Amino acid sequence: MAAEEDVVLSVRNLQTVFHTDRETIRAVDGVDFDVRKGETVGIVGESGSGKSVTARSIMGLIESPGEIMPGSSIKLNGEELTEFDDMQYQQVRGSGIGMVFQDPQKSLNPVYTVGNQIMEALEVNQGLTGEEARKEAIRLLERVAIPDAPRRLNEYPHEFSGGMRQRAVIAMMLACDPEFLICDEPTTALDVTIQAQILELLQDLQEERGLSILFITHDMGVIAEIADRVNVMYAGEFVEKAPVEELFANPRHPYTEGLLGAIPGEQTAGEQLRTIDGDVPTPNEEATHCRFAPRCPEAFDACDAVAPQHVQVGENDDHTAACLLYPDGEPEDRRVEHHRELAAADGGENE
Ligand SMILES: Nc1ncnc2c1ncn2[C@@H]1O[C@H](COP(=O)(O)OP(=O)(O)OP(=O)(O)O)[C@@H](O)[C@H]1O
Ligand code: NI
Repeated sequence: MAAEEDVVLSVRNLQTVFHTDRETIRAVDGVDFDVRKGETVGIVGESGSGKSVTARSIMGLIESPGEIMPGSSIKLNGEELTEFDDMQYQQVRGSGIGMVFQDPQKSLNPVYTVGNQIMEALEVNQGLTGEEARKEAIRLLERVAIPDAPRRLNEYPHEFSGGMRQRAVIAMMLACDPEFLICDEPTTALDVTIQAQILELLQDLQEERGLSILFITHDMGVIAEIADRVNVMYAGEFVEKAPVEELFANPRHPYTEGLLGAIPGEQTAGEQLRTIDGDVPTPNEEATHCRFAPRCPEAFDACDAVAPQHVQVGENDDHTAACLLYPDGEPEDRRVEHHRELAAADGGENE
């Protein structure tokens, strides 16, 4: 076990809902995880599972009709972010947490040159101006491997290719010198070669700067490349958590097995890419059952009646799954009872 002081981000019982006229969407429904200094923690799951809402919750970007529910905790270096006001949060986003999204256009302003935007960030965060800022901006563009940096500094975002734009966003992020980075599908829109280069760049920067990274993707192949530990997300909940090698060698939740079956390249030639039938449901009620049961090849009656809790499924307690098939080796009625008891204890705690 890592010492507690290694933990940079600690999320407990995070619940983020969206109130609509018809229902309350429980987009993130009680997730727990830590990110330690210098490590990359992944969140993986299909579209609509709640990954981006988790990221936006941490960054303080949930707006009405969205709400982070009381009882949720997000601590950055021990400070409770859910209690921060707008000003404090702006500071966190300016220098504490860096963000890289799927669409670099969202982070870049089309009417200013790339150089202007990086120099602005350098002025705000490091007090650099004039020639000093220009030199540092060039150094950062070179660091993210943008060729011909002095010239490209004077170009506008639309003059950059998709991959180069994402590199520019990373350079801008570096200008803010954060210790924590949230990447939400940063390479999804890029072709495979560029994707690999960006992942490598992020890993190099992580090593150089001791960055902690929360990495979000729907792609198990990307997770295998970049993550140290993985949380598998489904319909607002984490269904399996494990160190990355362990997850791939010994997946235990049927949903994880389904996702792994869907990795391109894992099939023998001619075999169709296997996917899980059906879609992620929109969670709009408290989980009193397994939300994956309707799509699960191994579901049995109790799965519709008992909310599965995380139980240890590997050699160590860092590998857990929320599934009524476990704990291993117990008869079905004992397993179901075990989850029922855990759910009752957990419910009592949250009241
Ligand atoms: N502003 C909003 N208002 C209402 N519902 C929302 C809002 N933002 C997100 N949701 C809902 O929250 C759920 C989770 O969405 P989220 O964007 O986190 O999924 P995701 O896992 O990031 O998916 P993707 O892989 O497509 O990015 C979805 O059901 C979505 O419709
Ligand atoms: Ni998303």
